[in-house]
Amino acid sequence: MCLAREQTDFLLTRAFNAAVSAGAKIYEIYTSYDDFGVSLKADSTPITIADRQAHSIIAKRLAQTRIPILSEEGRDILYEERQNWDLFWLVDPLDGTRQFIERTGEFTINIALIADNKPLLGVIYHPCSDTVYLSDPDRGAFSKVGVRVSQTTEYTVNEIFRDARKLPLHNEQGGRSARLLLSRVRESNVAHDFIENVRTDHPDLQVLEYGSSLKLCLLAEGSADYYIRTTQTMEWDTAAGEAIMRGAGVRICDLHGNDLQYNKEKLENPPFLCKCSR
Ligand SMILES: Nc1ncnc2c1ncn2[C@@H]1O[C@H](COP(=O)(O)O)[C@@H](OP(=O)(O)O)[C@H]1O
Ligand SMILES: [Mg+2]
Repeated sequence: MCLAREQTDFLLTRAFNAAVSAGAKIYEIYTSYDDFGVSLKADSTPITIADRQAHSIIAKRLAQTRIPILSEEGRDILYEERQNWDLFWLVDPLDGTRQFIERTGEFTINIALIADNKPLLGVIYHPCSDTVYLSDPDRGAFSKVGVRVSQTTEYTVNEIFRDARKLPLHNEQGGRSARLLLSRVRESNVAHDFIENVRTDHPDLQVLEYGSSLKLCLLAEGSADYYIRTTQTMEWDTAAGEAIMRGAGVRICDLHGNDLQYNKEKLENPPFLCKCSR
């Protein structure tokens, strides 16, 4: 599907403001509530009032685009209905819910536009650093710092790109050691064997653990070189990050080198690898 520049500008602006607005609600809850109302979902992952409220803010804002929405917190749409969608929003209203609960600050809001089952544009907001990562097919990937939480945010497309920094920020490793990222979830032997392989080429390899899609943003920035993930993730965990990494020249693929697929009947991702080849 080919969208005109005015259409992608309009949709990127909607996604940006929806992410910042949801981030403001999440941040308010993060900084002022003692009880996050934690419960467990059917897949045994936690959910809080912040996930629910962020979902409803994003769903309300994106409804104005009249494009269907598949969200982590609104996932019960039958495959028979969504399999024919050629354009839809794929949303993780609060990625890194465990990190949110543990108050590490490593949580993000993720919105991707999927066209023909591939991420076309993506927005990731990290409210604890006032940073938005974004990409669109015409301009590539950017980060924008200084985006303060605001529930009534209404950035225009010009305001979004004013002072935004093109990704990657660093084109070379610049003398630092190679960096490999992992989830804070305990990884498998497959991942640890991969790390040992990388270490043969990079004896000074640093292995760093982060929660949420921040890992994908660090790769897009050029601040890290590898990310391997063999424990479970879902399509909404990678969609916006994939769009942003692609805009910055970083590929994500399964362990056989194939692209990830979106809008599958089962929304789980296979184990995957991101490798920076700059
Ligand atoms: N047992 C499980 N079942 C389904 N998804 C899981 C899972 N354990 C982790 N995840 C996915 O991994 C994500 C967290 O990744 P990371 O470890 O990189 O922070 C979670 O995002 P949410 O926090 O949005 O639920 C969730 O989607
Ligand atoms: Mg998630």
